[in-house]
Amino acid sequence: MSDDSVMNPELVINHKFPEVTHTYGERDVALYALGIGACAKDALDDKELKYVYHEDGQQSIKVFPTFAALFSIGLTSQLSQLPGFAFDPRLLLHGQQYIEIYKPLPTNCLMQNKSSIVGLHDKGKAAILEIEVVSYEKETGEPLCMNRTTVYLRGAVGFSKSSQPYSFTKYPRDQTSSKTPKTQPFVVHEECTQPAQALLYRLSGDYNPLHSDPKIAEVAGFSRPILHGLCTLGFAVRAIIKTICNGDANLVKAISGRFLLHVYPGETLITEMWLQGLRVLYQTKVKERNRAVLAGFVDLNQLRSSSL
Ligand SMILES: CCC/C=C/C(=O)SCCNC(=O)CCNC(=O)[C@H](O)C(C)(C)COP(=O)([O-])OP(=O)([O-])OC[C@H]1O[C@@H](n2cnc3c(N)ncnc32)[C@H](O)[C@@H]1OP(=O)([O-])[O-]
Repeated sequence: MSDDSVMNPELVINHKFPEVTHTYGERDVALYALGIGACAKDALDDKELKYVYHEDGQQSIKVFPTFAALFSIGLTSQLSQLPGFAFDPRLLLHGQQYIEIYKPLPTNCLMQNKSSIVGLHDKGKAAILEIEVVSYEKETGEPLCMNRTTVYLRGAVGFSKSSQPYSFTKYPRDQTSSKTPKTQPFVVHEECTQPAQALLYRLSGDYNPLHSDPKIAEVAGFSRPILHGLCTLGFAVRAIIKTICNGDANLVKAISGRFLLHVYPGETLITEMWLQGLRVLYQTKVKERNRAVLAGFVDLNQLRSSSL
């Protein structure tokens, strides 16, 4: 008999998720783009209007690459049903996100998602769980993108059976790591989030009350609801596409981000960027608190000479 209040790592890492189908359309795509601040400062912005409106009609609205991260959200909200996995969902934080884009995402799609556990680590004061979701176009079977989501579970502790902390990984560790340079950034982009940013962003599918309910936010240790990590990531990648990619989102091949600190909706985000070959290293800071909140990289297929 299993005890639901105790973590059973072997049960967790051997769990097989059923394949699920997921569908989205142009309304989801446009709502998401507004949620990550597209056109918030300028409704005529020619580098961003294409993500919310297109003169050729709804079917031609372009999909922002970080929209891909939404395909992993449904799974994280079901973690409380994962066998052998004991944690307090109110203390869950998004730790990292890694996304690979295999082809530009279509405006409408019926897709098949295959998910698996690719990491579980005992960090003493927290557990870290990593889930990979590969998304395929259902009709053609072609792969569209891959998401690897790292969740940081405060208080889920003590499941190592030996003196070595439990650590299971199924992918190359150096794939997502990056170091923020100490040199002057190549470009800096500043943008305000709106006080209602999380209330708008949640409509894209992450309804965790941590982002909307003051009482739940307090239980989780915050003075008020915090912004979704993926919303902050969307702001950072938008800054990179706008400045370094000259608005061309199709240049983006892979995205990696580690959430270092929470963001309160309404705070100002400053994204610093460094170019290393085809890799853009970036760090996002909250201006009001002068603290780094997100760091990572974006890999590009090529560089546009007009943006350099
Ligand atoms: C998912 C869907 C739900 C969405 C929810 C949200 O959006 S929530 C809103 C968005 N999310 C947020 O707002 C979260 C913002 N981030 C935070 O508040 C903090 O970074 C923290 C509480 C996650 C960890 O802080 P801390 O002081 O407790 O940590 P520490 O420095 O003492 O390191 C302990 C160990 O953990 C490792 N490790 C550390 N950080 C990360 C990470 N991010 N990622 C992965 N791993 C991480 C670190 O390497 C170390 O291991 P090592 O090296 O010893 O083997």
